[in-house]
Amino acid sequence: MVGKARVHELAKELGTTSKEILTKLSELGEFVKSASSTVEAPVVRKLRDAFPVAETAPAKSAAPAATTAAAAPASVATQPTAEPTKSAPVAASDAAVAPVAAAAKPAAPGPRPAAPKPAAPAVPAAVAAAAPAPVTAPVPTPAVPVVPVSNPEFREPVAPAAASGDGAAARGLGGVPGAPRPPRVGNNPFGVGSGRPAPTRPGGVPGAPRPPQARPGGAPGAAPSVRPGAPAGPGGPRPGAPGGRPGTGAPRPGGAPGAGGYRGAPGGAPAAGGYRGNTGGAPGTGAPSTGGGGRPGGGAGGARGRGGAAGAFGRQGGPSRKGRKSKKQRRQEFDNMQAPSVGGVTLPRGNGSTIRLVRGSSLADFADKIDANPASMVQALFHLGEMVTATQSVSDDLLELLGGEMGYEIEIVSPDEEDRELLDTFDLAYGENDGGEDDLQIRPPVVTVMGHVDHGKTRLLDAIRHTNIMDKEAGGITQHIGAYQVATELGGNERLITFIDTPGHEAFTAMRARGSKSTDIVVLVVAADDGVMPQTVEAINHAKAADVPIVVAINKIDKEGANADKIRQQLTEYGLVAEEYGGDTMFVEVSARQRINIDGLLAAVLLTADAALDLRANPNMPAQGVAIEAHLDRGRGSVATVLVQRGTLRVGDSIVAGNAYGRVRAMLGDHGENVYEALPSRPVQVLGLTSVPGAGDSFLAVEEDRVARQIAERRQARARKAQVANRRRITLEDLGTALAENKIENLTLIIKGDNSGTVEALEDSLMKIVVGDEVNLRVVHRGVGGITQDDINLAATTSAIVVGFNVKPVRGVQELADREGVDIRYYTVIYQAIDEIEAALKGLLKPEFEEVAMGSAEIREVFRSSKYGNIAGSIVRNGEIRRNAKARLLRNGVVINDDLKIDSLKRFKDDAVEVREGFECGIGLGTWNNIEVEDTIETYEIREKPRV
Ligand SMILES: Nc1nc2c(ncn2[C@@H]2O[C@H](COP(=O)(O)OP(=O)(O)OP(=O)(O)O)[C@@H](O)[C@H]2O)c(=O)[nH]1
Repeated sequence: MVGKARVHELAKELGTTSKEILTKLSELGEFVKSASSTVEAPVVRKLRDAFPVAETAPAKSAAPAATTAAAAPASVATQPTAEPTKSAPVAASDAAVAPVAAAAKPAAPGPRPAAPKPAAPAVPAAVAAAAPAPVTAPVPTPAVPVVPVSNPEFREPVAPAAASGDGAAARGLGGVPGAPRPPRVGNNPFGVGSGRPAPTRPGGVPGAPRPPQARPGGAPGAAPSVRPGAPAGPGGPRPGAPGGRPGTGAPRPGGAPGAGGYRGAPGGAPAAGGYRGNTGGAPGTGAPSTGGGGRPGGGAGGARGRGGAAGAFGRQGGPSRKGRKSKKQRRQEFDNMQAPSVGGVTLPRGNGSTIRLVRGSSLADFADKIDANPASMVQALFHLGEMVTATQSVSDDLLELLGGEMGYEIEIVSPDEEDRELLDTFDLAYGENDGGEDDLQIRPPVVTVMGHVDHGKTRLLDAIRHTNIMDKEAGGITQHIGAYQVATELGGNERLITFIDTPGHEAFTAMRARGSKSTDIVVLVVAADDGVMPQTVEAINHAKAADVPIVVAINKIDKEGANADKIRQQLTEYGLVAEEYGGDTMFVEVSARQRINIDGLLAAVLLTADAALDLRANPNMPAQGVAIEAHLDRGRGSVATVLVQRGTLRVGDSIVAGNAYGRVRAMLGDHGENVYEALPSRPVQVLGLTSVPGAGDSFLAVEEDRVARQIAERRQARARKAQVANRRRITLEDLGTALAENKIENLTLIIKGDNSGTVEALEDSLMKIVVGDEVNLRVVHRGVGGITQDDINLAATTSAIVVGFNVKPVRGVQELADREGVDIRYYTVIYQAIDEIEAALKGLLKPEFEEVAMGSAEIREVFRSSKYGNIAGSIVRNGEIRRNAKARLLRNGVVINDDLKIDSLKRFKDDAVEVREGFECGIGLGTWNNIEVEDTIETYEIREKPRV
């Protein structure tokens, strides 16, 4: 039996009642609750030692004796076997007959007593009784005794064992009236993992003549037979003590053979002379011992019934095989031990292997890759403080955190890579020229104009194009990105240059960074009368990061105070050394307003391009490029300005640009003219896309509409995932405290604008607003076009404010917004939007409070009243004392109580609302009576502090 002994079992074993056992335990200082409570092995031992019933043991020791007899019949004779004979019948009726029989067998003259006997496995009492009787005949009777009598249930467990066949088999071995079962692997007593051999073998009868199997030790060893064996076993609880001791030298030797140790363990082990079946173990051989332990043949002891065998086979003579685990189970257990565990959840082991996950992957995606259970990963992440569902997109950080815990190297696939992989599935590649060197043709340089605010970028582009677009700008700031191509002459050849106009305000930084990527040359505009400014430096950094050469346009040289040399000097600090100074950067002095030296600037651009760049592209391939700007036009639908970088874009081509796709319905040039073919470096407006692409999105022409649609759809799905994944979240740890302190206040926004660049810029600027940690700003949706019913519905469900930039609600939507209580804010200037939202955010902040002193009074006399408590006869020293005001009491400058209230205020006998400085009054502080003369009562007010 595996497990701990229960009190009632011990009671039975020791032939007493549970109550007595409990009493004894309590005397022994062991607290055991009830009869069904389990008792630890050491306590069992103590109990056995302490309990008088243990005395029955000697009777059982007959078993060992008998056992020994098997090997040394002579000794048998000397044993007091007769003594317990009377109990034989009783024992016979016990299911544990096996052992009994076994015990008997040895003595029996016949060599193979039990084996053939088909005694009923189920062991009905009668049968059992009958069985042993004949077999045992002479000697053995003794062993049986003791326990069974008072423990009828005790045998019960055996029945199943026997019935199970295991027992039967064993019984066969042991020589018990064996089980009729045909042998099978599982029943092979030597086999690994067949269950419950124990009860059976007990019989282990000593002399059991089963030569081959009758592993000597095995015989006596009834031990394993947990319960059944115990009683039946020759040993009984403390059986072989006498005989065994000498033999094994073990403290409770007999126990060993005793097989009988109630639980097999205690007694058995030592006797075994080797717990693990060192059967023959030296001590064991102490044959002389007449006790079971002394089993010469070595068995010394098979501490347990199978002890000997176990030893012989190098296997632990442990408990019943039922508990044995298969190799697979053990391997699994081992693996599990090695596996990382987070919060008790066992996860697969990564061993440093790399897992590629797309940004915004869910735990289910991750689990899928490593063949794990998503639920475990959810649980693990929960223990790491994050609550996410299996299918929810998870941020990069969390994926890496969890991966790290599991020993995986997580590689988040960047959007670029991901897109490359996506296109690859359609056998497409973006960014590569088809064909070889011969297919490449020179293309115009693409130039981006950058610079600090008001240094003249727009004016310069205007000068270059001879047009004036400034007047149309709301708020005077460039808000739209346009691209234009101009022609100029250099060395007698007409050359084209493409200009992209990027805005100068910081809010457009992100877009400017993208601008750099699609740009060959940057024209850095620096006002000669101003010098290098923060955004000048930023522009330099962007250009450098994109490895784009810079041409410096020193503008406004017409202005008084213009100092071009100062600019040259300043810029050397940033690595831009003018050619005149021995560097390789071309500086051109211009006046955008007066259109001075514009040609010089264009020439410098071409010269720089020729000197530093290889500007060639293959025009004979499907077009590829980048979307520079896009907006929704009421009449024309989606209008995207794209820059063709490779190939030729034609009307009728199927294109996909970011998440948008469609067929090119028409193309317009920078003068509004129709274009039918756009070669590399040509910017054109494209009509026909189903939706509005984002600024900076790449586009490519594909063979079929279907492909374009599929790519767009997959990008849309990916964008949605990434958006969800990167949504600002609060961690579990923060959540508890933040909620408890009511600190969480979200400002949720939906941004709609007239073009994607503006929407992006606005969102970027808003996300940069710092109002403190208490406020969380979240943009749940952004898009191009009028405010729709869907936007309002989303706003209503997320309690969002809708920001409309240069857009209005479509028909009927304002009414819906009013009905739903959704606030729509309209803006036409970006600053206004930022300022107002910043203010709104500040309004959302929790008010801060401060204490304002109201007045103080000194106690001059204390009037004691049984009805009102102590009244402080005071004089107001400064300010005023008001009834119901918050108050504190100070004694010698030390605050005695900070949480008082002016409960009653009297001026002479009249109630007063307030008493001013210099006047006397009677003050009652409610139930607070600890007041003394010369104490000070201060009153104060808590007021909301205005934010600055
Ligand atoms: N005197 C003089 N003024 C100029 C020159 N170039 C631009 N300006 C003036 O400088 C101011 C700003 O010019 P913009 O072209 O709007 O400057 P910007 O860099 O595009 O400004 P943002 O669009 O706000 O980034 C305007 O009033 C222009 O008239 C110039 O060469 N000489």
